[in-house]
Amino acid sequence: MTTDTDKRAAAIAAVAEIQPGMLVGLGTGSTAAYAVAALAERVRAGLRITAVVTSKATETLAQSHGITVLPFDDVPQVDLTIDGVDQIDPALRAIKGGGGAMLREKIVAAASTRMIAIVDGSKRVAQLDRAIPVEILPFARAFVLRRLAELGGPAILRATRSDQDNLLADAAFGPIADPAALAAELSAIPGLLGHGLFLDEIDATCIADDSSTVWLKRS
Ligand SMILES: O=C[C@H](O)[C@H](O)[C@H](O)COP(=O)(O)O
Repeated sequence: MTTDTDKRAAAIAAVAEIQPGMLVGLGTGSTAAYAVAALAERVRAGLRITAVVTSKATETLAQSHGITVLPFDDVPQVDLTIDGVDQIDPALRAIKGGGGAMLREKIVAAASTRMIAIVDGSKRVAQLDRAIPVEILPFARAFVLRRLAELGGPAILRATRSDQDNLLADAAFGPIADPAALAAELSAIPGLLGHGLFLDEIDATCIADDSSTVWLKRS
């Protein structure tokens, strides 16, 4: 199977978990877009749900499919969120934010009773080692970049901004031996508004790899 076929297969399997009446969190990115399409198909077939979204791009996509999107600022709790990742390890710790949406994604994930990560086999790693996306308040740019470099993660600023009009950068720490310690260091930097380490949010992942779909659940 191609990567796209795998993304679609994982998305369809996760969307099958959605029950009537649920408030569903919709992630961002190419894999999440397959979930939006799969959900739209179920909605057209009569499934009644409401949704919240993690980005303007997903909002546009979901609404174009006729999915009812509620404003998240009115929503204290979400039943099930389905989202992609950039990397995931065997303990269901992930790096997200390749599309720059990790701040909203983490808020929606934290508000969710259950979060499913949908993954093609290429995202599965023994140890997280991708550059970590970070969102930076423009006012704090130079200071935050200095702190990241001091922590061992020199960061490259992206040309694009986040949905909140903040700066985005990717901090290259190399293989991450202690993700929890690094997440705590990142969260403690004033002006760093969000980072792509998702260590506790994901309850289960559906991994599609060359025609077979496997579920891993947090123990
Ligand atoms: O900011 C973007 C999100 O975290 C995406 O879910 C992540 O980058 C995976 O994207 P894709 O499914 O396009 O590989």
